[in-house]
Amino acid sequence: MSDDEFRSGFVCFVGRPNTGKSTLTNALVGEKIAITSSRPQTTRHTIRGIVNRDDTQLILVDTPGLHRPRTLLGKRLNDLVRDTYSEVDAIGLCIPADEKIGPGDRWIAEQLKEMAPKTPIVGLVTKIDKVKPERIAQQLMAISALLGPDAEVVPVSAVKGKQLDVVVDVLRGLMEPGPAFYPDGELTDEPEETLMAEFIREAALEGIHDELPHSLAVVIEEVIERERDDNQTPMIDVHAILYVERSSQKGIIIGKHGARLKEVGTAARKQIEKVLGAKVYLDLHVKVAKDWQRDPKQMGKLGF
Ligand SMILES: Nc1nc2c(ncn2[C@@H]2O[C@H](COP(=O)(O)OP(=O)(O)OP(=O)(O)O)[C@@H](O)[C@H]2O)c(=O)[nH]1
Repeated sequence: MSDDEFRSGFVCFVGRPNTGKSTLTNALVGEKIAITSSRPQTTRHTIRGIVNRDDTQLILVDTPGLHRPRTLLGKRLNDLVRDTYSEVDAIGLCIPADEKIGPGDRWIAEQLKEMAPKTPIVGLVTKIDKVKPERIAQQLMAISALLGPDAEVVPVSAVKGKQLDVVVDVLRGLMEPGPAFYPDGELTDEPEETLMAEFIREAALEGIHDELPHSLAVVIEEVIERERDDNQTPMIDVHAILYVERSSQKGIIIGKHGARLKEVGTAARKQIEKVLGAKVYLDLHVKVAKDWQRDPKQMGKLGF
């Protein structure tokens, strides 16, 4: 097997909330696809970004965080996570350089070994721009001890773009030789509606810290392209419903006289316009769907 042979395969990044998985995905792919946010556990759907290099194609599969299931939704998410881990060619375990390895990291490492014993794990020390070199060295050793002597460990800063090539090199080393799975230049195969829903969800949760993240689902009801002259920018109408569990939550999302919902709409619309390259008219409605997380029928309707 020669070293310049083309290789391709699937990778997913895992780690505690806020460890930099989405930011790393975005930096490697070079365009915003996964959703980043300052709040934990926002990535619900499997979102893929594709890294294309002359010798490599990596398909990044972003899974929702592992957590102990309490509701049906939690259980389905965990099943999805388990399937993903077994199917990918490598798992990147993200642990930030500026935080001590804790029980959460150890639990995830154990889960990975148990759920997908055959999938190789690469330790990724993220956010190295936040600490001094001595601290990076310490963290490299600690992660090496956690994962065992066979695992490679790479320090990286997604924000400063440091060591991104090394991350790709190391992951490439774990891929089988083979042609690209997706044609060059294609950055995501995530259906546009899922992306739109994620952008709306992200905007609606901005600055909210309570239990709401787990009680909000966004459904795209209708996408209609308006008739336009050839030389005009395309114009698309998007109608979406934000489902919450309680009317108090509805109030939070809508805000006083609808002010907050208006901001949410503006923020989400800008993101959607960027991705679609079109002008977007975004129509948002908030509805209460009682206990939707516990009702399989409702969950099916919401795409889980
Ligand atoms: N300084 C610095 N900050 C980073 C870096 N990578 C991520 N962050 C920050 O860390 C926070 C969390 O990053 P995310 O990429 O959203 O983390 P995540 O692991 O995807 O989080 P969840 O979706 O909640 O699981 C954000 O505020 C990022 O800006 C980095 O390389 N350097």
